[in-house]
Amino acid sequence: MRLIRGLTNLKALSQRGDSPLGRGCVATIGNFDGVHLGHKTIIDQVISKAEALGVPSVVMVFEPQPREFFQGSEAPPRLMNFRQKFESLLAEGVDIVLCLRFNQAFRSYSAMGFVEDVLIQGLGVRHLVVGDDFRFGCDRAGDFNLLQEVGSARGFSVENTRTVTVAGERVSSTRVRELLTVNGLEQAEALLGHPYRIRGRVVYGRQLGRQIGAPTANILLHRTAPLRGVYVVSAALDDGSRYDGVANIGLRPTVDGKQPSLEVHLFDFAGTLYGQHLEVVFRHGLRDEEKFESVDQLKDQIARDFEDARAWIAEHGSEKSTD
Ligand SMILES: Cc1cc2nc3c(=O)[nH]c(=O)nc-3n(C[C@H](O)[C@H](O)[C@H](O)COP(=O)(O)O)c2cc1C
Ligand SMILES: Nc1ncnc2c1ncn2[C@@H]1O[C@H](COP(=O)(O)OP(=O)(O)O)[C@@H](O)[C@H]1O
Repeated sequence: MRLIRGLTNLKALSQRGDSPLGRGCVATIGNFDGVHLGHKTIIDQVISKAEALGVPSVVMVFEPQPREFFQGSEAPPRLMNFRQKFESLLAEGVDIVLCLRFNQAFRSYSAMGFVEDVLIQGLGVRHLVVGDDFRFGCDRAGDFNLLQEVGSARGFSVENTRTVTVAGERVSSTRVRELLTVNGLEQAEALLGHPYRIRGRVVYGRQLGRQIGAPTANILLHRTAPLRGVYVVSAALDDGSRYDGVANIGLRPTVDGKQPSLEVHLFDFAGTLYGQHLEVVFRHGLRDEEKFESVDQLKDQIARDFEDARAWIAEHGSEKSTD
């Protein structure tokens, strides 16, 4: 079992004799948007303690993320959707991801109710890793000290997360988002510990791309993305093969796009991609998205983008692996 979705399923699981959580677990709680270097350090803390205790490691996340619940469309753009987050957490070695729905009922949970129902009864937590500024429960009444007090009475320990800095800067999802917004792809990469990438499913577009000499796989974005513009990318298909390419991410003002979209043209590829999950790795920014007077002008610019991208790849090499 890699994913537990919702409190009901967690409770049902805890009643089962063969539950993977039968001997408890080591857990952490957070948004983990981006799975950056700070997150990776926390995950390593959780995994090493879990191995020492011989129990599974668990990362608890919320959907929507609490800020999205409170701020709706005003919330900052996400670095990744849930599926990509789940896959990234597993790739870091986490045993189980617990995803709880953050809704009206959940936000009203008292701090003690959350500890009792979720942490103790649901997860049987043996050790918990959270930041010392972690707040939870109705009106954010629960904090690190409360967890430690309850923990010592009820038999679990609580450990503070380590602060990770890169070049003197605290690594955070907010900082990564800011950097991506201002085209600081390389700095964002340093904080993430890997290149920025978006995974998503290829959907049907307006079939205009192939008419202008640039078929583009359209990847569904559920919310706005933290970056805009035209980029040199590499993209991995479901079968693991990887292609160089160019991507446009934004609103496509020339063709009156209203929905944010990510469109990728793969070099030296011919085939169908609809329905596949593409992982797009952003390697280098070429230019901002523009509104052109005509589709012909856009077409000419896209041809120049292709040349620029090929020239950049010739200089820097093809990306054969994402790590
Ligand atoms: C390399 C590249 C650069 C692009 N640049 C822009 C741009 O600056 N402005 C814009 O409105 N659309 C831009 N587009 C998006 C095109 O408008 C879009 O790909 C085209 O309308 C095809 O849409 P379809 O996939 O729905 O058929 C770009 C697309 C590519 C592949
Ligand atoms: N080199 C390529 N790069 C991207 N997609 C390609 C390529 N060759 C073929 N395709 C296919 O064509 C589709 C894109 O063509 P396009 O005319 O832009 O249609 P749509 O508007 O539906 O995206 C992709 O989803 C993919 O299935």
